[in-house]
Amino acid sequence: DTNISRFKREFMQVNVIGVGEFGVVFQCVNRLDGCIYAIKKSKKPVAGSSFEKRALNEVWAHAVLGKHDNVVRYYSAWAEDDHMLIQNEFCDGGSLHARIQDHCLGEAELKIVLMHVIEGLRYIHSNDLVHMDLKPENIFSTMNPNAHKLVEVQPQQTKDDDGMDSVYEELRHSENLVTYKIGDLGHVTSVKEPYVEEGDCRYLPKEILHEDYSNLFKADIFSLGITLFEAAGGGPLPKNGPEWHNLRDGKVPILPSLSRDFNELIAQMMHPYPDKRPTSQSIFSHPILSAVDSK
Ligand SMILES: Cn1cc(CCO)c2c3c(c(-c4ccccc4Cl)cc21)C(=O)NC3=O
Repeated sequence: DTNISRFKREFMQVNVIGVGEFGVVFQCVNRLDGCIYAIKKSKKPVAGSSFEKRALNEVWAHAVLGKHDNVVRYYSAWAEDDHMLIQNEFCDGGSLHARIQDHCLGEAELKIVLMHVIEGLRYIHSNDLVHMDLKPENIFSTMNPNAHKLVEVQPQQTKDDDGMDSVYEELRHSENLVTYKIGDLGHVTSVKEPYVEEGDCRYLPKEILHEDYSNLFKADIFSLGITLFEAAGGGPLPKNGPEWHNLRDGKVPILPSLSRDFNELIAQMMHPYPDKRPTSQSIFSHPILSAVDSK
């Protein structure tokens, strides 16, 4: 009986995990495969409106961005009784926003956030797409079930050319306790023909507010930088006014809880000039991440 909604037919609602002007997000169990999913149900956008474009953008982005460990996975989307629904991977660890509510993150945890999110961002950027709404609410976490397993390959003793013993890096395949994933692709757009629907002004660089879309990759880098700044205790972030401008004119307060190197990296990511900000690739190979302990 196709009159019964597909949502009710195929899923059992377990929980409401989010409510906003965008709609409602449910934690659901699929009756057929028994797996848990996050399903966002929102009012069907008016045909031809910017909301429809944004809703389609989200689904197109997910379709292009397939499967990546650090991007929330998409399964299906459909329309029914004047609503549209999108079925995504359920991340059971909550959002980064929820995680930093009662305490800010230490350097070790921030390095894992940076390592995972920059890996997901590198993947999005490698498809000539930009996220355009990176912020703690849109970074989700998943607790890994077999986090305790640690496969350790004994360091190889080898003689390199000057005869000195050199020990290869220990190849540790330890599972991280938590995996961070980029979610909410509602603002994703192509760098080729950008259609920028502005995200949250607390996380946007100045050039985007001035509608300068000449370097959108670097706008994502700014948003990630100010997200780390907030997660490390630099918040709450201003929405406007002198404080908003100071953070975008290079006046970024030092975060006492972080090393000098990490403070410098965040300041670089938040640099007033987009070209001075590092690329997702250069951050990925930044020394600060090479020493990160993956346990
Ligand atoms: C508010 N909220 C809370 C959660 C659980 C976090 O542990 C959540 C999720 C998603 C989304 C979501 C965001 C944007 C579009 C579609 C969805 Cl399902 C929203 C979520 C999503 O795609 N996957 C989620 O786990």
